[in-house]
Amino acid sequence: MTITELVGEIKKKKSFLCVGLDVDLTKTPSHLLNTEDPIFEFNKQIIDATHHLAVAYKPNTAFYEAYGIKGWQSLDKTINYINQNYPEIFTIADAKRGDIGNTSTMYAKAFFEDLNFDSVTVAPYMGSDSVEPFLAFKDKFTIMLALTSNKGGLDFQGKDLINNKPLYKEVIKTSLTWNNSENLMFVVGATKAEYFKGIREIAPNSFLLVPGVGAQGGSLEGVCEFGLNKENIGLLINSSRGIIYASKGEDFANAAQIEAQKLQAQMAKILADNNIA
Ligand SMILES: O=C(O)c1cc(=O)[nH]c(=O)n1[C@@H]1O[C@H](COP(=O)(O)O)[C@@H](O)[C@H]1O
Repeated sequence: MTITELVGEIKKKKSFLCVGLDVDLTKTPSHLLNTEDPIFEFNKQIIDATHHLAVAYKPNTAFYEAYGIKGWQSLDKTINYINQNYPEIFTIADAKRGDIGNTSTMYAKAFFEDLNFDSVTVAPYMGSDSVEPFLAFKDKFTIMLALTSNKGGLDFQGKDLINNKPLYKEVIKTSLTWNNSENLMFVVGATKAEYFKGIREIAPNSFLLVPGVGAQGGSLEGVCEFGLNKENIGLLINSSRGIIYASKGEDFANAAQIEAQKLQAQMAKILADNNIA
């Protein structure tokens, strides 16, 4: 997928919502547990109920890896289901990878070629040659952790280490000089809304994946105040538990749709208020 296609989809749906597919079998409705593949069955129903309200899906691979080979098969079936039925949707493998160059290339092949995701999350800690192998893939995106939503996100990322600037700013600024940096996006937590102004000063046009609304308490309006880019929107706002576990009963997919609809309606208003869509 290209950025132009992603922006077109956002404007068409008046939504920059990403639904996080973080399936936990201990929270899955009991009537699904007897099906052949409860994780896939759960995802399929969530996707069918929300695809018109969301522009992206983000399975976090931890929730699949935890179930071994069966979990990986559920992930494979989920991405294939999205790609076959809703190819207009942007897909994110939330795997937070990154290693020495030849290893990163194999990670990139796993997520971009074998599974055919549009993007993957990576950690910047090992530097340019650990991220550039991901960036080399055309029309695929590498979403690098910048300022994360968790409390400990400031332990290192917020420290003034280089030129009296916090580490996360240096990470963003430097990475934008790397080869194929047009394929970079950044993760910035919704719980850190007050930081978006400074981030937009150094990355005005980059897409930001913003997890942390819903269960972690981040504010959509707070993020959009400075995070929204008037030309390309530049935001994908993720909610996982707040949508997929809105109900743990047989009505789970309908309840997820209602929660997704609430966020989409807020997004449509924000876009209209900014004369964007
Ligand atoms: O990379 C991520 O997606 C991520 C980065 C971050 O800073 N904070 C964060 O919560 N996430 C992920 O976003 C999702 C948030 O889930 P909920 O809190 O249930 O909406 C989880 O899959 C997290 O692993």
